[in-house]
Order: sequence, then structure tokens, then C-alpha cells
Amino acid sequence: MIRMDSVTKRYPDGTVAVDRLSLEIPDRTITVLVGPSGCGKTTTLRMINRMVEPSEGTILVDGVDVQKQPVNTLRRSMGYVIQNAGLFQHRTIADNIATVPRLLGWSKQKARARAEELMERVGLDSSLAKRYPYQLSGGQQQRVGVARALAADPPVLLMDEPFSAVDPVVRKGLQEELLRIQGELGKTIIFVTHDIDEAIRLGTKVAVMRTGGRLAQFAEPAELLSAPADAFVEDFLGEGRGVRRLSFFPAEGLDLLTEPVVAAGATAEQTAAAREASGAPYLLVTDGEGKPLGWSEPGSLPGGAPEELLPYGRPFVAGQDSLRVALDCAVLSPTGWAVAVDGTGRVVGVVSQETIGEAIRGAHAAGRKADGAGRKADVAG
Ligand SMILES: Nc1ncnc2c1ncn2[C@@H]1O[C@H](COP(=O)(O)OP(=O)(O)OP(=O)(O)O)[C@@H](O)[C@H]1O
Repeated sequence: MIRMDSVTKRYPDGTVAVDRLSLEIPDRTITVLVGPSGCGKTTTLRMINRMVEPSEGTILVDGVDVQKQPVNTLRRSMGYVIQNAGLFQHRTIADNIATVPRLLGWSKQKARARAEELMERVGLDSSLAKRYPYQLSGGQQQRVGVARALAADPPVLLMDEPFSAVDPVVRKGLQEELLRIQGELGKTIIFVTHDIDEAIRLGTKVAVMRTGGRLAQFAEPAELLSAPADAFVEDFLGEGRGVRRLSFFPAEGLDLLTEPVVAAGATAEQTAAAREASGAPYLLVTDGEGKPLGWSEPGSLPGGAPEELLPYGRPFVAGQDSLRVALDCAVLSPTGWAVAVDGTGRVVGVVSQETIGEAIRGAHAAGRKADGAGRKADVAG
């Protein structure tokens, strides 16, 4: 665990960049530092690997004061990734990634093998190994930056706005990749961003900082959204808190109906029986594999002729997607009903907006109780 105890950084010109910051950063999780420009995020990150020395307070890594560790040993235990990757322009991609292993005295062959392994891990084609950074896209360069930071297998990764310079689509891909890598490698990651959506997406816990280098709130994303500590945090979180919070509730408890689902080519009797049994206005028609074809309107042909079907919209994956996704599917559906499928795309049932609404009310009520308990723990911390 990394523990910051009342850490302050006062720069020589008198600027207080970080003011009595106390944080406990759990192992093998992603802790995000987020806040407006100039609130002291980068300074905080750099104090952990001693690129900036604190004016007051202590930082302990696994109980050992960073001030008492040789700087080189400390930095080798912490990979560092920055915006625009900061690659060595005159070195190939493979050599960039192998930088720290080579410094540690690994043979060329071993360092090269490690670079190749890491390129695969971060989703880079091995054919890029001999290229130079300028021959890569911004997103690819960021992946190289992550691979380089992981090269000597440090337990800690410090990431300072690593994905800020790429477009939103590439950024989303990089975020997904980071979550996947974290799931596989279980690093302790401290991630700086000024983007609250990125913080909520990536953070196991999120530290919201305010100008003047003070901590405004340290909490799990779902709790931030449901119970911002004050008006500053609420304002920083932006609009749509309630709907965004639904991302943290799985849709698996939804009561899915199978009665309004019929196979294409069903007889008039089967169609009538399905309408009667379900009481639902529309029937979902599926193909021979059980995959959705579209909605059959009341009074339309038995089984639903393809040309008469309404589009079924975007289905959600039962047992995987959140209530937010399920709600979105229902809102976008021409019938107001969402289609639930399994991992292979086969229909497992349908659910109305009303049923999703009830599940949302239930989830919020349960969440409020849990948040009440969680908040107490955080205030104490
Ligand atoms: N070397 C320095 N000397 C004096 N003041 C500094 C120095 N470095 C940073 N500061 C100031 O300390 C404060 C915090 O800076 P820091 O870079 O940590 O903020 P930040 O939250 O990372 O900002 P951004 O999101 O814009 O990168 C700012 O007011 C900044 O101007």
C-alpha cells in the first residue's frame, strides 16, 4: 500500500501545489487523481517517485518512507507513463521498450524477447518493433509508453494524463486495454487525469482534488456519483449523475419475459397463444438460431413476415451489461421494450421500460443504504 500522510508541497516561489494531502492507495487497484488544471495532481504523482520532494509530510510504500530509499531503486519499482508517451525519438520501438531492462543489465536477447512479449500484451503488432516513434500513430505511441513502463515488471505504475492527447475513440480503446492489462497483471496504478468520465471509468477509487492542492473527496466512483461531498465535487461531476450511476448496477436481476418471443414462421395459433400468454403489445420474432429479427406489431401476420417487422434495436447482454445499457436499449427501441441476448447473440427474453424503471428504483434504494455505510468509512479515512 502507498500511504500519504499530510503531504504538502510548497515550491520555492511560495506556491502551495499540494496542501496536507492524506491518501491510502490500495495495492493492485487503479487510484485516479482528478481535478481542475493546476490543482496539484502532477505534483502529487511526482512526489511518489521523488521527482518532486515534499516540503512536509511522509509517503510510505509498503511501510517504508520513500525518502529513506535510494532514488534509483525507488524509480525502478515504479513505471512512469506521461502524455505523448515521451519516447526516445532516435530509438526503435523495441529499443524504447527495452530501455529499463538494458539499464538493469539484461542481455540484448532477453531484453528483446521482453519487448516483443510486451508489444503483444499492449496490443501492438510485432511488425512495428523496428519502426521509430514518428512512424506510429498517437495511440500506438501511448501503447509503447505503457509497454516501456511495464518492461521491468514494476509493482507500481504512475500514469500522468497518458491518454489526453488522443481522440475519443482511440482513448476509449486505450482505457479498455489498460483495464484488461490491470486485470491480468494486478499492478498498483496511480492515474492522473482532468477528465471525470475517464476517472469514473478507470478508477477503483477516485481522489477529487480542488485548486490549492486539497483533497475534496476520496471514494469509489459509484459513491462519488450518488453522494458528492460538496457543491464543488457535484459541479465537477457534471450532468446526468443519476443515469451515469446506473452503469454500476448489473442488469442481471431484471425480470425477463420469454412469452412475447416467437420463432419466424410460427403458425397463427402459436402467435395468438403468445399474444395471449404474454399480454404484451408486440412480439419479438427470432430466426432459426434464436437470434432476433424484429418486432411484430399487434394484428400483423402470424409469426411476423420480415417486411412487416419493426427493428429490434440494440440488444443488451444479460448477465454482463448494466442497467444503464438496458435502459438505453429500451429507450432506443421502437416498441419501448429492450431485447436481452446471451453472449452468442441468442435471445433470452425481453423487458419493458416500466420493468427497467422498477429495477432502477430498487437499485437506487439499495445503493443508498450501501452508500450510507460506505461514506462513514471514508470520512473516518
Ligand atoms: N516548479 C514549479 N514552481 C512553481 N510552481 C509550480 C511548479 N510546478 C507546478 N507549480 C504550480 O503548482 C500548482 C500545481 O501544479 P500541478 O502541475 O501539480 O497541477 P496539475 O493539477 O497537475 O495541473 P494540470 O492538470 O494543468 O497538469 C500549479 O499552480 C502550478 O503552477
